[in-house]
Amino acid sequence: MAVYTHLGAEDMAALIAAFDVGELRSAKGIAEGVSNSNWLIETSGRDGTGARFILTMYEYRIDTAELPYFLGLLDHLAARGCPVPRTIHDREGNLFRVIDGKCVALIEFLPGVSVSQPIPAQAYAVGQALAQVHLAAADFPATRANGMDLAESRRLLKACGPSGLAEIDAALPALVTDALDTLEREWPTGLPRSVIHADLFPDNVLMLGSKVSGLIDFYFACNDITAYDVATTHAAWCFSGDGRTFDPALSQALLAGYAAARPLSDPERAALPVLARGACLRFVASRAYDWLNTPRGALVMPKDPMAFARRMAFYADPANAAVFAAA
Ligand SMILES: Nc1ncnc2c1ncn2[C@@H]1O[C@H](COP(=O)(O)OP(=O)(O)OP(=O)(O)O)[C@@H](O)[C@H]1O
Ligand SMILES: N[C@@H](CCO)C(=O)O
Repeated sequence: MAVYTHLGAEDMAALIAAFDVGELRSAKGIAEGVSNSNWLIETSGRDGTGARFILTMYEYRIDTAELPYFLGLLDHLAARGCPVPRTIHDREGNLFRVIDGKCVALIEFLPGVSVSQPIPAQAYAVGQALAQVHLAAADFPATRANGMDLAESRRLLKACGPSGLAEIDAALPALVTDALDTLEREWPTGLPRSVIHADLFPDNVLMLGSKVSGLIDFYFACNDITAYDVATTHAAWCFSGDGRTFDPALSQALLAGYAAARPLSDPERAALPVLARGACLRFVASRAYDWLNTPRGALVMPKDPMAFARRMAFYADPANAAVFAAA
């Protein structure tokens, strides 16, 4: 359940009145998501025929100094035809407002549902949409460093401590030590860089059938190796949830969809196994940290770090490098 802050009806109506979107008709808290408070807002619309929006209140996890990057990126991509929600600017032209010391933004509502068991046609469409974002962001003027890079994975895993990691799974301490050492040694340099989404899991993609209707949750977006985003998306889409089963049909479709819009170069393709291992380690690290630091009985269930430790082992196995050969 992710509505951390109560906003009374009068406060909500006053807030919505700061935007030129008609009068507030309803505001319903959205249960999905863990980082921010989100509401589905219905208004009369500017012409009285009704309109829907997502209102997001940024809670503890987001540095609000970075909001212009995240929200400006949505506007930039939407203007170039990417399926991302536009930010609704307030009557004074601001991208976000501050209420009770917290930043809030009103964002276009996009139709669609997040799939839990993707089919190849959907993976193909997601690959294509990801490439479209990489290309469309080429002239986005702002930059942001990746706050979840290898150094941050090392820091988070160190904070877990060997005993904390062993509490999750006896094999985990050795697995992450080996992965960190190898990845720091072998991390590629000189590959093309761009804006990347960095968290394009199925729950961050809205779909209508096999069409992508929305890419959402750009709050990890940053400038980094472009193929790293392909690797992250591959890890997020091509396995069963527990990471035990790899689906070659989803993999082929995702990579083919991506290549249809932005063909990978030979060096990018060759780097995918190590990039994918790095992507998995990033989610092992954040999940392990949350696993050990989420209070018992909290509203949000921590996600299983081992689901990504298994994927990491898959990518580390040279026998599986062929998965990317035809990318
Ligand atoms: N533009 C949009 N159009 C339609 N629905 C949206 C939109 N943005 C968000 N949602 C809905 O709100 C839910 C929560 O959004 P989101 O995933 O951005 O929340 P969050 O708390 O920031 O996420 P997370 O915890 O995954 O980082 C989504 O699962 C989706 O159902
Ligand atoms: N998508 C991430 C959460 C954001 O870091 C995960 O599934 O672990």
